[in-house]
Amino acid sequence: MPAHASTIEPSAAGHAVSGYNRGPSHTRSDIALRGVYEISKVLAVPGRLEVTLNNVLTLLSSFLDMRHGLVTMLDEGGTPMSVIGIGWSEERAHAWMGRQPARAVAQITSTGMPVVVHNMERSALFPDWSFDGPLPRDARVSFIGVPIKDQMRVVGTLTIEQIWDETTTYHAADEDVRFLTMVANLIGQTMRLLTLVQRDRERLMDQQRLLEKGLADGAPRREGSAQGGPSERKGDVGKTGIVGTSPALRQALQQIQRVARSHSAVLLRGESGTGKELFARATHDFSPRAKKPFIKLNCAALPESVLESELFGHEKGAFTGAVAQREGRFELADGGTLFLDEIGDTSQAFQVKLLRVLQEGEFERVGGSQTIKVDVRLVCATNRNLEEAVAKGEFRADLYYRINVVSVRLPALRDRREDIPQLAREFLRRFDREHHTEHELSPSALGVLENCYFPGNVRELENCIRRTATLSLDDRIDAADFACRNDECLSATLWKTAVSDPFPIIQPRVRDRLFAPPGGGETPREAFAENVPAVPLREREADRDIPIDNVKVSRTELLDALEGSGWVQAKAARRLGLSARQIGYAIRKYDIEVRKF
Ligand SMILES: Nc1ncnc2c1ncn2[C@@H]1O[C@H](COP(=O)(O)OP(=O)(O)OP(=O)(O)O)[C@@H](O)[C@H]1O
Repeated sequence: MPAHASTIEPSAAGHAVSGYNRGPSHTRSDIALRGVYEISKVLAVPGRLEVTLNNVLTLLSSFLDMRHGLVTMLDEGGTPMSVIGIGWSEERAHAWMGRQPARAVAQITSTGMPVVVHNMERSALFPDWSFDGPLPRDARVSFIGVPIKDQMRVVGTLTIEQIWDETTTYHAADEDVRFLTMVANLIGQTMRLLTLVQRDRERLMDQQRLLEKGLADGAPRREGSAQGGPSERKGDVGKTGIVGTSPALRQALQQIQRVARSHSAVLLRGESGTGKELFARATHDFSPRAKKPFIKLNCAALPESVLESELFGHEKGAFTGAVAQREGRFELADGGTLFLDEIGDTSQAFQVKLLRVLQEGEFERVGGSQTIKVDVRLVCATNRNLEEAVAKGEFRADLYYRINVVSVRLPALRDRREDIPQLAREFLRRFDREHHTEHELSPSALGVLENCYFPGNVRELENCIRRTATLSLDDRIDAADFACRNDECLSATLWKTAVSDPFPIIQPRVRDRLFAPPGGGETPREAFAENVPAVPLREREADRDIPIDNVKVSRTELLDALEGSGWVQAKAARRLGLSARQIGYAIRKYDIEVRKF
């Protein structure tokens, strides 16, 4: 028996698509497309999961001819822990609770595949099933169930019952399976997002409690920052966690130490993986606010509505599912520093709201009327060309000036190659500490690293060291152990190419961004081209446009956006004007191996 169950009549949820025409002019695919669109909007509204799922089921019933609909959520062991259903009245809910499609749910969970039963009455999957109302002549009740997945793991099921009469075809049932699968995928993504936001918030709250406790005990300052790291003694660069002694890195660090003393907003700029978050923490730790909270929010990772309530908080009842009042990150950061990562990827509407807080130092929670004042030092980061975004009208000029009082540019790893051995040893040391191993890098291994281009910067170097250490058979890592030596390095495939035609798959603007030296002048193409194997022909041929809901995206554009977004799919999708579903579809179609860091 599930730990929690609720039912709701379709008409009671109030989310039905009014006036939607299911007449002959609409094909099933039209209906499914519209359904996915409407349901994705409901899922984007922040709220309690059960309420959101109720609304999704209700909407689903506007698009599908279904009698009942159920979402069954599973616990870690695959046992149903909560059920949300529609199509039953409250009075019948009790009887219905004992009639869960338990076998069908178990089959979907164990196989990860949809289940379609054309006549429930005759199926062994529903041994105790019987129809509970007047059934039209020659009609029977069919069942469709699809898995809800979080990546590969089945975390729930979405199941419906339909009347199957003489007008129903097997083809129509197949289309319904596809439609339900799309909806289940959206639900899975939303659950994952909600879990991540919740964990992130709990982590922040824990850290804040620790910080407050530390202050109350008079203990030396430690976890002001969100994830360990920086200094105990103010100004001690060695404890920032920032590794490297190159002039370019030292210059950036000195800038940070200088600006940290002021209250001015800081804009950290640099390619993905250059350490913007580390520098943001260092700015906080070097500042007089070091004993107050350091709160972080990645603006690109969240849908706009969630972003707003995460930043400003919300009042109880502000939207469906806002069951309690909640402080936003501006409030949590009061007296300290708020780090807004990927600020260049926010919408115009959001920029207006942010601007108001920065200008007036006050705001209201979502759904609230009380004005809240906070004292927060803002550090923002972006890897976008904000000037270009302002010129194009994508980023507000007034906000640009507000967040860009002091701008610190973080050097790409290729501009400070002398830091590579030190960084590599540090990442190897961290790996060994975690795994109780002892590795060393041979001179030939260091040679490979020093000659790599590292388009993904320090993050890619870290990833390369971890992967190589994980796979190495010996304690000593040699040149031959690296994936690039076995033609398995994704970066090599993406960025390196033949000497004769150095950049056939890289778009001009990507090339310019990657290869332009900081001060302008000639790009170091020749030096780069020496190391590089040819891009497989298959990939070049695959660079044709794939139409996705009237938007055409080429493989190169997709790779460009993914790489430029540090492989954060939500962010890349925004850049390309695609939805999360569309980018997922394009990635699968182009058979792109998604990089994880
Ligand atoms: N100088 C450095 N010393 C040690 N570790 C570093 C350094 N720079 C970056 N890193 C590590 O590289 C990884 C990526 O850094 P970080 O997340 O700060 O990059 P970022 O510039 O914020 O990337 P993005 O723009 O994609 O968010 C992290 O694991 C970070 O600890």
